[in-house]
Amino acid sequence: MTQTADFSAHTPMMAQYLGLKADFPDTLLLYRMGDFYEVFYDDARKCHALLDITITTRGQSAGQPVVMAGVPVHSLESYLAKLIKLGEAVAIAEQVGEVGASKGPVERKVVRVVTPGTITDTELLADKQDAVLLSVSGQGRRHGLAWLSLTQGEIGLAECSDAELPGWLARLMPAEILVNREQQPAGVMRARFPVTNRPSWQFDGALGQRKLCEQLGVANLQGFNAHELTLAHAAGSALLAFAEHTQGRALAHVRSLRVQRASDLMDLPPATQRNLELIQTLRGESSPTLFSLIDTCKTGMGSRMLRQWLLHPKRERGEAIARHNAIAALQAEGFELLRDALKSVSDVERISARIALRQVRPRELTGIRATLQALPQLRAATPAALRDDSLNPPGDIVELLERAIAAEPALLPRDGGVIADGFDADLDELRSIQQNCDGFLLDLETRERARTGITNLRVQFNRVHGFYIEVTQGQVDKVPMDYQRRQTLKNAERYITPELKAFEDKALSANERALAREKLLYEQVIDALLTRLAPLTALGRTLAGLDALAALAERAITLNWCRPEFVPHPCLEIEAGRHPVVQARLAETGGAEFMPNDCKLDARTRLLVITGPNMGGKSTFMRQVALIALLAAIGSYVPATSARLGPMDAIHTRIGAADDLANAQSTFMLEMTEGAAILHSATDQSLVLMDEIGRGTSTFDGLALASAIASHLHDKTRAFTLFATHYFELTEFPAKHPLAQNWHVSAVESGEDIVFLHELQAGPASRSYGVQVAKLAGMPASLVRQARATLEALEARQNAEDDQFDLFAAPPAPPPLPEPSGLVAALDAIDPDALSPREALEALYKLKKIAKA
Ligand SMILES: Nc1ncnc2c1ncn2[C@@H]1O[C@H](COP(=O)(O)OP(=O)(O)OP(=O)(O)O)[C@@H](O)[C@H]1O
Repeated sequence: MTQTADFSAHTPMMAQYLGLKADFPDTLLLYRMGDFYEVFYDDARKCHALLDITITTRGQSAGQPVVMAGVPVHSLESYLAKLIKLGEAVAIAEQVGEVGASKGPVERKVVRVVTPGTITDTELLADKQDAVLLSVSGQGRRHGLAWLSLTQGEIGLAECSDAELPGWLARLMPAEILVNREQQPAGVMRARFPVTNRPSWQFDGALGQRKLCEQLGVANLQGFNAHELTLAHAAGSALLAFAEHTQGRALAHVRSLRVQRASDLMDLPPATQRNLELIQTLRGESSPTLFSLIDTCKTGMGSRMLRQWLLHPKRERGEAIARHNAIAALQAEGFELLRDALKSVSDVERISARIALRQVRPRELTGIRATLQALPQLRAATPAALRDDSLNPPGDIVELLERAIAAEPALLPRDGGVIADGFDADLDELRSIQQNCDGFLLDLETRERARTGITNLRVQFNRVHGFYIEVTQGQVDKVPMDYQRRQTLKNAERYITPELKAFEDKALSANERALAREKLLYEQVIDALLTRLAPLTALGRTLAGLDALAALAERAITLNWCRPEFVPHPCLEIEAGRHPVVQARLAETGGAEFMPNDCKLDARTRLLVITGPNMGGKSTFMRQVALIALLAAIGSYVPATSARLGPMDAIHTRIGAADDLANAQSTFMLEMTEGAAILHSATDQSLVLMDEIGRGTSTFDGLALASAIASHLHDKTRAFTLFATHYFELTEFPAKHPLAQNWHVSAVESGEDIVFLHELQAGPASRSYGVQVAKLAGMPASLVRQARATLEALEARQNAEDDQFDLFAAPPAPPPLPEPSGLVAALDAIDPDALSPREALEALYKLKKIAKA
């Protein structure tokens, strides 16, 4: 809340600045002064450090030098981009009053606040990624989530437990998270996302419900199945308040709501997203990843939608099947023409949002216009099954844009030249005054020469003196009565006439009035477009969906993928599956061919123990199974010759061992924490990848833990499990566990070297070839020789000992309970409610006696 502070000791300008700044204590405030945005005091020091801009002092205010720095208006966007990237929030105060309209500084107002989660400027946004603003409310161990991408216009709501929170954060990848200043949820604070504190009162369930209803224009939230999510309403309250606060207006385009329940989605915990390299490689790069491979979309909208699909796979298969059908239709009818048409489509989704926020630029409108004009071709290129009404938006939108907006408008409405000629009679007249200026002056000159007989009379203009008629000194006696002297020069006199004065007034103000008129008309065009927001938003979504589907159709053909089949029983059967990213990389580098492999899991085979040499392809195989399951679930075709999949609720992975130093977790601790999380949450419908679990500790500890984990997954969880290990002892596992099988990746020895075949074969591996791989990696020859000798000695000792103990024996039974003592037996025999006081006393004596015995 604003506190009224006393700035009277300051200069009027600084008092105004400090008054504005008081409302934005944690935000950099850019204060418009003519052609610059200035920052003062601490903000100036901060900008100096962050942006490397010059810092100066200008005069004094309240007895102190005014420290300031500034950026030119025309380069605002690039500075904003830098600040937002650095996680700063920026408030922009514009001059809103008339210059000279009142005493003191021109009135200024904060018109916009830009934060990482609320940016809407196309220049500041990543093309292929939405900036998601997430609000988290918390009560104990449960959290309410509400999120929104301002350029997309749909609110998401969910509720989750503490344990589920990291999964949601990984799925949503918010650009900014709003939390209650007084109740910061630890799970959010641990994650590495920019956090903005908001006052506690804004996280109010009842207020949130009201605000959501108002926003969506509904009486209650029942229609969205969202009426009982009180915690999410509280998050929604803060979300909407913040979004409106930053935009300085209501969000006209936010008209839909989606409740997401973790139980509707296939669970992809953060470790899975990371290990499968869905969006980012393990090194944090954006390529090569599964997303970079499948995203051949022609528009940013399409890429954003595909990314959304990838991170939000549904358990229910209906949507995926519809997408498979769409891909089949696109392949049957051809998608090249459609993709060609999509190439020139502008970002209708973002532009619609910017219309709603009244931030839309003229060239964005021409972009939409061109898209609408090209829609008939695009529609014709779309398979009939995928055409819907949204591809037929009301014709008056394009008609208005054609009439109102110039063919090639200026960048900003304030530059003029945005509204088309012929759209508005007043504007046309103002423009014709400017354009006819030259003609009028020539005409006047001819007339005045004829009237005065002064043949060298000239009508001219300069910036300082305006319009004038110039007569040389020798001719001044011919000047008529109505000429008024304006200026005397050495050789000439300059005059003005009533007619020229009238023209001057008109011409000079025409420019200003034309600009004002254009601004007004532009606002009116936006008003008119606002009434057509729904069809524009729907068009954006349809185009994005078509683009994403066409990309999947193209990938399926180019990469030779097949349509997966869903079945209702437990099943994960893949024939000739490939790891799409590894395969693509091998193809790019001209390396060896990728070796396809099958995978067969069903109700009777739930766990595969996978052994084989390092570099043999175990991790690749496990990951490819998971990627195929995921691709099928998002509605894509898959890299295999056939794939049959039963229900699947999650993909869990425990792969690799990247130390999480930032969170002070050792390799082994991280391994166990992730392992424990999997054992707690996996079900018999989950896919679990366990890669070399237990290797982070001593051999015996590791082996003991690995075998216990495998037993748990096999006996209790019954998840489909791929269990890669270097512990040979674990190849005994299937002998005692009916749902498990041994498989290995093959390799052959050639002399002292090894050749990887990457082929998955039934049965356990015969050995691990670690020493050969070390040799391949370039270890010194003497070292390899020594290692080989040590290995032989160790193997000999192991064989000699040969005391096979049973790794998988059931854990020892807990010791039997001791026989109850006489005292306990006697106590047991007493029923206090059935005793008279006398009997009770007797019983007590008896007990004392037993105790003494
Ligand atoms: N099916 C395959 N066809 C062709 N090349 C493959 C195949 N699988 C794996 N490779 C190649 O082998 C390399 C090593 O594979 P991967 O990392 O899966 O081995 P690994 O058995 O898990 O090794 P480690 O036990 O050391 O983790 C891959 O980077 C890839 O280049």
